[in-house]
Amino acid sequence: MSNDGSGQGGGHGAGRHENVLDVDDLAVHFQLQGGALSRLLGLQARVVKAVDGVSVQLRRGEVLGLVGESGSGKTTLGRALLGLVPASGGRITYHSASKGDRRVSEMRGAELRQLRTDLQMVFQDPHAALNPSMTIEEAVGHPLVIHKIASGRALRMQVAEALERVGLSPVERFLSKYPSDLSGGQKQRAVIARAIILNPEVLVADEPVSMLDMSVRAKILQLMLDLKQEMGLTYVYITHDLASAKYFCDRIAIMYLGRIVEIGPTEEIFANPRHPYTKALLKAIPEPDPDRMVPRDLPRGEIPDAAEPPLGCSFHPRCSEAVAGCGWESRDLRALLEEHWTRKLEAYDDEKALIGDLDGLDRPSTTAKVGKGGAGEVRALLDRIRAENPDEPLWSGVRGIEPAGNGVEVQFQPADSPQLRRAGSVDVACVLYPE
Ligand SMILES: Nc1ncnc2c1ncn2[C@@H]1O[C@H](COP(=O)(O)OP(=O)(O)OP(=O)(O)O)[C@@H](O)[C@H]1O
Repeated sequence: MSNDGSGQGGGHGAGRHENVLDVDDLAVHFQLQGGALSRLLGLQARVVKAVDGVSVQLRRGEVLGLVGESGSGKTTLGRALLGLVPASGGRITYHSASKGDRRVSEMRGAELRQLRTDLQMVFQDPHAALNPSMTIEEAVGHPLVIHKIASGRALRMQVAEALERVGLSPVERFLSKYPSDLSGGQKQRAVIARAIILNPEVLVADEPVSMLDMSVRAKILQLMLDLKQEMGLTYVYITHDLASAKYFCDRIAIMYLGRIVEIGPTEEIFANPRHPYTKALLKAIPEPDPDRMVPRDLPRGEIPDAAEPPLGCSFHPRCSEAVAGCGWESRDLRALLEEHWTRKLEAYDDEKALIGDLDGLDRPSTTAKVGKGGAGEVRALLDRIRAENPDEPLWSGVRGIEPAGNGVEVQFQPADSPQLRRAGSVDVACVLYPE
């Protein structure tokens, strides 16, 4: 398979800006509508930071993978690149091969519709992407009709050419078919034909094979690579599946809770992952040979709430390599106490009476007040819990424990969210890789 990222080929000549898209400090935040009751109670509306402070370049001719667990912001970033969701902050610049530089993040209305001729998206579910009452000829030709680019004989010729390119041939057999007459793989080929018919520069493919049978997945990915070569396309490939990204991508950006935590050449990400999250994702790839199946080693805990991500590095509560400066905070102390009581159920009643209510720890803060049974006793209990597991990294992030009222105030070392920094041939956002 040729996947050198050179982007040589038909559609778009050489000699332009080396990047097709430049993303600079992009934020996409969604305001969650609280119900009438929350408004009545004056509760603050919650904001999900689906994409937060992302800077990335899409190089002409490459396949860039966006990889991460569900909720990491891959789809939102992909949609923002095409102007399908508005940016809350930052900039997206499209260096068009023929029309100069354009600011996607500031486009509205007709300008955005026009952008569709150059930047296209292929969605996960080909069944949902095709209108069941349109023939394949109508569906694939639709972009040419709505942009008033072709009609009549010219339209039919271009549809036939696109179907031919995606391997739906002999074309006459498919023109008058409806989506329900086609297999999943054929439907996704038709969706791809519709996406390339306007001769775009960029395709953003959001899990394009994850709903297809195993047997056709590699064929569709190979088709996309062939089209990229023939038409000089550039791809963004969104997936939670690192194994397919290894096969398909030139570079991979690993996303976690709205941020890129590591980005670099595919071989380097696989051969020498730096970020503990990347390492955990790689370990979680199922081994194709069942005899060599390795145990799944997903990071501890759940993915946190994107409306209130952990302080410091968002990954620190799940990280197996966490250290003092990762951003320990009140909610981590709550999790630690609860974990301690699940192991020491017999101590729960007495200790809980000493510690008191934990709800005050739910507001993210670098100070945490606990205890109602006297400062000395509470401090001694925390010391005992610490002694049970002295290597627990949370303790290394504690700057001090001071008496406060009938309990203590635990003070954590404050930390900023780590920025992407160069480490060898990749960029990684982790305190273990300082400048
Ligand atoms: N329209 C929206 N309104 C509110 N929240 C949203 C909206 N779209 C996405 N989100 C939230 O933004 C975060 C990122 O979602 P996104 O779909 O981009 O992630 P993803 O990595 O693509 O996940 P998946 O693989 O499940 O699609 C999630 O917490 C999600 O719930």
